[in-house]
Amino acid sequence: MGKKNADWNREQDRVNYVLEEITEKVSKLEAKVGGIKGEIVGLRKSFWDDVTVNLDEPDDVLETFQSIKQQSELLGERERSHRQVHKHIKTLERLKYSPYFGRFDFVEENEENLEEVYIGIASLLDKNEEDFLIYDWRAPISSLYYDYYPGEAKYDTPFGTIEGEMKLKRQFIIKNGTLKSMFDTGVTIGDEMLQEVLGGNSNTQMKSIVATIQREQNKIIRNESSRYLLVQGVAGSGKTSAALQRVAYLLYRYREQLSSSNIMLFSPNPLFNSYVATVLPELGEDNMQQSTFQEYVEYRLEKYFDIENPFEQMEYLLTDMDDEKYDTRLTSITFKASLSCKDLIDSYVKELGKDGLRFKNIRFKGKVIVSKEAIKDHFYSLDSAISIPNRLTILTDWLMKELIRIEKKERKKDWVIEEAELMDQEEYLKAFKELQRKQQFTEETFDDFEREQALLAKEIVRRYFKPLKQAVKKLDYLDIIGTYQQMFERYIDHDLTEKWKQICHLTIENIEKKQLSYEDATPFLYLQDQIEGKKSNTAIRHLFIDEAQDYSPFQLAYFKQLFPSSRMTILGDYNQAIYAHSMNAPTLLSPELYEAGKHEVIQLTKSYRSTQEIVEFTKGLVQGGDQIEPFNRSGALPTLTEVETEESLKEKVIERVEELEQSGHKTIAIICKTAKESKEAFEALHDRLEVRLMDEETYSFDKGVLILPTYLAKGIEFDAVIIYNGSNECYGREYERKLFYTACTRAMHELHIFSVGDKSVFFSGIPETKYQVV
Ligand SMILES: Nc1ncnc2c1ncn2[C@@H]1O[C@H](COP(=O)(O)OP(=O)(O)OP(=O)(O)O)[C@@H](O)[C@H]1O
Repeated sequence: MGKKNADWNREQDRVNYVLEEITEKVSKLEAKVGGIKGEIVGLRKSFWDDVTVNLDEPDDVLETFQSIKQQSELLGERERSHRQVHKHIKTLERLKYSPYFGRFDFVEENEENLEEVYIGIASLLDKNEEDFLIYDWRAPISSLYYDYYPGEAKYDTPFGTIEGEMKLKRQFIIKNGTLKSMFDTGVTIGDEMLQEVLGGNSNTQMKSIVATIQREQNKIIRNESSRYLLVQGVAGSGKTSAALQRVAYLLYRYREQLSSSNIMLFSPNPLFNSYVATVLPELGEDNMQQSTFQEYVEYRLEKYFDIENPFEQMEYLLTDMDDEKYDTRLTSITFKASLSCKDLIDSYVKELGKDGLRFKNIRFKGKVIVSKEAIKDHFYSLDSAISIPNRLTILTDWLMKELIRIEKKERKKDWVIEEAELMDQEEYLKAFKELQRKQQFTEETFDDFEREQALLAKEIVRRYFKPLKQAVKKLDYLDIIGTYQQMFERYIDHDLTEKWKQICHLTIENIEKKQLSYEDATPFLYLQDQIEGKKSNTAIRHLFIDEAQDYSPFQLAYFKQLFPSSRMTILGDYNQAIYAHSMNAPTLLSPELYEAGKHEVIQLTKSYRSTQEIVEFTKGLVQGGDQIEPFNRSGALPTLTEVETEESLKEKVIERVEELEQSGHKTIAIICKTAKESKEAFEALHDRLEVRLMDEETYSFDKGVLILPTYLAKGIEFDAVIIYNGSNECYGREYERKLFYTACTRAMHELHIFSVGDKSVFFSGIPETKYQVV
């Protein structure tokens, strides 16, 4: 805490002055908003007065159309500017609460003039629109604040590099317009502010880190040179934080070309989505698009399958070790994540160009009207030099013509006549209106009985054929499921990986049951897209993939196809790779998956989330842990409590939770290995503790005591973490090491591990001085 001296008073005076300026700006803008609002209301009211409506003659229709268009454009333009001014006011109001968080003084090389640069979440000009009272943290000059301590410093601008000397660097905490603390940063120190921020309670929503962005994080945020930016960062090093600040940065830097709809974030689960959803609005920006891979898979394949999600896959791998198909499943998962699987599909698709594509019969009223053989024959009669998707377009045209031909024949059939007779009044009128709409005849001619019957028949059959035609346009006549299954039938005698035969049998068995395992999702989508034509989303210009260690090389190849015009920021930690396919295999974080010269790797080794004691403990759990550097913030040693029975586990956990609550911790997570164990823990505890069980359907969380499996805790943090059962029975297999590490690294201030029976073998890498046995 800085001393209340002359400097302090001067800074508070400046804050007051800036606040006055803001207040004045706000009232000017409010007057403007009022004006625009009045105009909008007026425009809406008089919308139809100023529109000439005349539909008698084609020329009049055109004029009417033009005049409506003109009016609505005017309205739209006013509404847009209303929204903009409104947004501006909101930002100013945020500034009013806390106008800035940093200052530095800078003298440019060969210049006399010293500039005092104040940095906040948005820029503010003075009354005369000449000088910056506040610089946006994303402005080129602001990077000095994050990259340098007092001394020589330089920054890049679109017009070149500017060099100079930083004379002073100061940090502020301003709340509600009042200066709360102020720190001057020397050449080596500068962590007081960070100490203060990190020492606080965790939050159920992620916070922005603009005031304390670290130099290495700033590199990620402002990187503009690479197509693929890979970030390998240890647990709690600020990967997610940096990613979100980077979104805000890009929206500012490219504000003319880029909007929030051009940016997309893939995150590990819906809970995480809501956890990060407030960061950008807090910075005055709109949120990017957010999704999970699973949501995309469901959107595409829900109509075909009962789809397994990644958590169900993991639950199976962690709990069903005795299943006879377990090992087959494990190798299947590994294979289907690899680029070898992609190669297999590529060569299969080549073969399909010549033969083997499967089709479905087109049926009408239970009868086959175009057989799958006929469809297939037609498809393979087309020039094989034409790609499969293009041949399908030609095939679709042919099928549409066939359907029209059959539809015409159908009109004379008995069922149509019967149906026309049975039509009730209401339906009859509807059909009549529909015919009239199409201007096929005028009211007078409808009295002509025969003609009326013929037209009704036409309408009845048209209605029946409509869904058929729609299905054909959507390529529903392709048997994509059969074609996928056939790949495993056709290649069953090849020897593509360990247990290949069994993998083929297992896949065929599942597909026949209309079940899609999580590991089959990417291969299936990929095959479908090679056949039907590549789907691509060119609107997305920046794709962010968080927890990237969970994705496979095959998924990356798929993403590249899906987002062809997108740059990618890929963030993760190989020590938290908890999915089976990533065991001893490359993940999205492996640089060799990217074209040379197009990617850049940034490493983050400092952990900000947890206390030094927790980091010193957790680093012993993983390979290469000695690289992990704790941030200098002290707390209690992690504890280990070994108990004999479930009953005493329950008692000890309750005791600990109560203690934690008393010492003021707001979010306390009891982390279990699986959903199964979480349920058991909940059953054991809920009578005596107010606890909430979280599952994959949980989309947000509140403060309190939470029970959840590790894979849902990914990316999130809590004041205190209790590992419900860190025994060797639970965490004994190598495969479970990273799961254990991920769970322990969720803790900010306290970590307590319980164990029924012997503790996990993973403790063997941790010196006994790093934890306390209780
Ligand atoms: N520069 C910073 N200033 C303030 N807080 C920071 C900074 N960097 C990181 N933090 C804090 O550290 C915690 C961890 O950050 P974040 O969740 O972004 O890390 P991560 O690398 O994505 O973690 P993990 O891989 O373990 O999920 C958060 O509470 C975040 O606010």
